[in-house]
Amino acid sequence: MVPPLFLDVHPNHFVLDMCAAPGSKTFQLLEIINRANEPGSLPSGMVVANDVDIQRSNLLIHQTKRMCTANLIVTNHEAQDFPGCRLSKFHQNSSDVQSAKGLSIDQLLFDRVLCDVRDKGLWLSSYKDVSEFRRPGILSSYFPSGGKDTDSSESSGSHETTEARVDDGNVDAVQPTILNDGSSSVVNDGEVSSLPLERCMRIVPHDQNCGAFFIAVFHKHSAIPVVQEKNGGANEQLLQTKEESLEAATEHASNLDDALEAKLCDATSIDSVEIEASPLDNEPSKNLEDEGPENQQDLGNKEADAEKVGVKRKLHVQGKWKGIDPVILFREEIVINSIKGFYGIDDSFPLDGHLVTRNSDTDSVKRIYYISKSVKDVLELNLLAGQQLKMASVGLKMFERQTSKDGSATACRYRISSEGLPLLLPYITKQIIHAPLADFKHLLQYKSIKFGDLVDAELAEKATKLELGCCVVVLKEAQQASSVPVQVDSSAVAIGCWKGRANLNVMLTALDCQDLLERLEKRMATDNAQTTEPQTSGVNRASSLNDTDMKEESKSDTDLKEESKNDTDLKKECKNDIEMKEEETVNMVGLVMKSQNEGDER
Ligand SMILES: C[S@@+](CC[C@H](N)C(=O)[O-])C[C@H]1O[C@@H](n2cnc3c(N)ncnc32)[C@H](O)[C@@H]1O
Repeated sequence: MVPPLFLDVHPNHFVLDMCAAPGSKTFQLLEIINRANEPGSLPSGMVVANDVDIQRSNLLIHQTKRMCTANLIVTNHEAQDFPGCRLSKFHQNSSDVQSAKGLSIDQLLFDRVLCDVRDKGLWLSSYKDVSEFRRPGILSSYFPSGGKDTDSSESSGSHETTEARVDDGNVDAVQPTILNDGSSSVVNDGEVSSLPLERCMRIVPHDQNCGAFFIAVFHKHSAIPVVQEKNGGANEQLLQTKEESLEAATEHASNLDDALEAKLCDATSIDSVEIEASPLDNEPSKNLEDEGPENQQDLGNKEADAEKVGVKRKLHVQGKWKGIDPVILFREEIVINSIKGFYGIDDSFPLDGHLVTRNSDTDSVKRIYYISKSVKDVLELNLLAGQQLKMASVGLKMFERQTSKDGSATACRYRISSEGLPLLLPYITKQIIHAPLADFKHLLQYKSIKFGDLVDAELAEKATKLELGCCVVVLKEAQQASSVPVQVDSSAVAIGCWKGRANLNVMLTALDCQDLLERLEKRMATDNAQTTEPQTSGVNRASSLNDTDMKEESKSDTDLKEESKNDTDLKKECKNDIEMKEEETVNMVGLVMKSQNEGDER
């Protein structure tokens, strides 16, 4: 958890977490970019969390769900091959394309990059360990320079340490040496570094009872020269050849701009975008490596290269990465309007252009995701650059299609997902009710309550008047008036419910209900402790109301428990409503608690 703290991430930054799974550092990065945010608003920055391992990425996706963020893209690339999405590779003049499409970026650049590598078994102590085959990609300047052995024995006040390597999680001693605190010399298999390695931070197991790692912060001062050192000539030639081949290939797609224009407007046809990621977007040296030594001898063979690009293009005509659904802009006006109307979503919350799905058949879209402006910019760029990014997950799941029989009876087929609720809550003006603590807790305890059993008469009346379907129940603080739209602060708590014919049903697992109940109790205990501090010389209104609520509640708790035990009707209705719990609806809870309130659990 230490490295992200050194990155100096700001909420407006585009951050790439290159080796991100299972996502603990991604979570930290997201917290940082969301930190200064008002409830209901989004930061202008974003995080791309990348990992080559798809299964580990799934863990990451699961972990980061709790963050309820619309500012995240999860990708599956080899980090050393991460696509640059450079429009200039496809178009003569990228700025023309950019302005024509209203894009704000013409390549994917990041303000911060976190790189938490562990290379499986490969250890290169010095440049001489680098095979001929790898040399175009690994430059001598990557290694400590010099040739003399260490001068560390001269230093006074030095302490002994061990140069360590980390091999797939195992730490092996490589070469003991003496480090002077102020020294810049580090022995590395016979080479001496003139780099200020003492500025790296080493975390060693015997100090911290943890794995071994070190942290180095690199500040990029200028563009990295594409062609370097003695391999430059070959690389340059390759680069030029590739550029020419690509241009030729791009010419074949003569109607590309029109096609792309159409794709941006017509989400359903994205699949047929016809340009493949250019290997040139990455280091040219990597291209050499990718294509094997035999191809390196064919540098002048434009036809072969053009053919290669052609093959890749053909793959992309299919419009998606193998096993990964395409990301489709969702612009079905009828559906969007029905959602807006049903929940009374305020116009100040931008939906248009911010909704995506992973299903090109708009008639059977199950989930609709919300993306921030920053993610939207990246998606549009990616689309124009030929879908170079292999995206496992994008944005925040906001709406889910209700497929139960009750679902077809509602005016809106889409319910608000638990992850989406925190963001949407301040903008919802319909299908929303405020429950005092007693009723809120009963909902969590019994999962389903008849309108007549609600303690608060005003709530019961309002619940009855709701439209059949998804609704939101907000915990009303003791002093709080029921206002719509909800005035959300960092302590607001809301859950997604289903308004049935006679009941209110919580769409939440038993475990989640229990968890939320415990949190509420903890919070109340803290609130009460604070409000009974000596300086208030008496019980203030909030705590006294809380106390009253609690007393009333424990009284009615007993009644309700009795009732609920014997109430077969209730059970029946519960059963009906449980049908709504298809595969992915189990977590239908909107839990609006800002990250600081969740700090404890984490
Ligand atoms: C040390 S773990 C990352 C831990 C993560 N940063 C966190 O804080 O939860 C290293 C990760 O790098 C990934 N990885 C290994 N080689 C990679 C490569 N070439 N490109 C991208 N990811 C890679 C592994 O799949 C693994 O998930």
